[in-house]
Amino acid sequence: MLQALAEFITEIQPPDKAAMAAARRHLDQLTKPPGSLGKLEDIACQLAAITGETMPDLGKKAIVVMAGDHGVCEEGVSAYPAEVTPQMVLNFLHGGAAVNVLAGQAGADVICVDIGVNADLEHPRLYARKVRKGTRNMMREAAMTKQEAVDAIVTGIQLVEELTMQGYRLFATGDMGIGNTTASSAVLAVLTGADLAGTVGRGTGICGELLLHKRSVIERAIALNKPNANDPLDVLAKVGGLEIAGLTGVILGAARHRCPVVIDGFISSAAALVASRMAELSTAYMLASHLSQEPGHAFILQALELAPMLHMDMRLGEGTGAALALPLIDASGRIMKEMATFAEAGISQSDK
Ligand SMILES: Cc1cc2ncn([C@H]3O[C@H](COP(=O)(O)O)[C@@H](O)[C@H]3O)c2cc1C
Ligand SMILES: O=C(O)c1cccnc1
Repeated sequence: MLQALAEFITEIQPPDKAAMAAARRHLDQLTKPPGSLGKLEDIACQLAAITGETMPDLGKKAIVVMAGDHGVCEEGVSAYPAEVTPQMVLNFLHGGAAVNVLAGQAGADVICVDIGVNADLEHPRLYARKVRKGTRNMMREAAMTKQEAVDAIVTGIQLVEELTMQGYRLFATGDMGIGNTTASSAVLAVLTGADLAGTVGRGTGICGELLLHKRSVIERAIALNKPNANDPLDVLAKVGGLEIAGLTGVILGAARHRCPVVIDGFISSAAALVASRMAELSTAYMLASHLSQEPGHAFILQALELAPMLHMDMRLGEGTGAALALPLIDASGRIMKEMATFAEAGISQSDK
């Protein structure tokens, strides 16, 4: 499996600079001063670089929500009990969660994946891809073996492959896993060297003493497991999570298929950071949807050199921020395809 992962990674191509330049030339012929549509223009150029086409048809949109449980919940690091993870999975499948509503508005499908939920779940629309029932408690031992982490990553890569065969060409990430802000903070701290005092946040809403306790659990988990900061797989396995690993796979898989991948909030960005450390080229395929209120999120986006499209004071995950950004991506595509050029509209160009 490790060999298979290494091979998938070598298949990721650099972005297409010629297609990007062609998109910029086209934008500069449209009836507006050059650059006046700001980030909408940058998105159009990035989509061209990603797909290799000036005006790509992005096909169907998938918000892949990876769900997994966390052994570290035993330490009391979340405001909610672990059983909320399977309960929310059923909510996704019944269409009642925030991401279902926002995906519906954006014309995207929610692909709900059980990659590591600590319960037996069955539903006709569930993608049942369980690697194991939750991670181990990282404060006592490594959360996963390297093999389990690789299996979860490869599951994400293979799911993207399957979805591209069904016509999906635009991917967005989402997560569900009580305790996963603890794992994401640990991954962030090890990979960037950032100080936990500024990067551990309230997650579902803990505060005061409990927040200090959460920070100390992460500190102790890192001290015990000693993840190697230069080995992203080691970090993911020891202090990460199954859904984080699955999302790393979704991101690498999207890059491998030259598809854009819209990154949601803190947890998805931790997965993106791991993906970028495994395959630097994958960063070119990422679009950061929003800035989460979880304080560590800004650190990750800075490390990835990604600018978030939206500032909505959200801190939910599930893919909600990514879903909100999808209409902006559609808008940039429509600008490319539907606006008139100066020549077509008979409008005079700048004489300066
Ligand atoms: C009802 C509910 C729905 C959610 N949807 C996403 N999360 C988010 O909160 C969890 C992370 O926060 P922590 O690390 O503090 O547990 C994740 O499941 C994340 O997806 C939810 C949390 C709850 C309670
Ligand atoms: O930004 C996120 O992804 C997030 C933040 C807090 C809790 N759950 C998810």
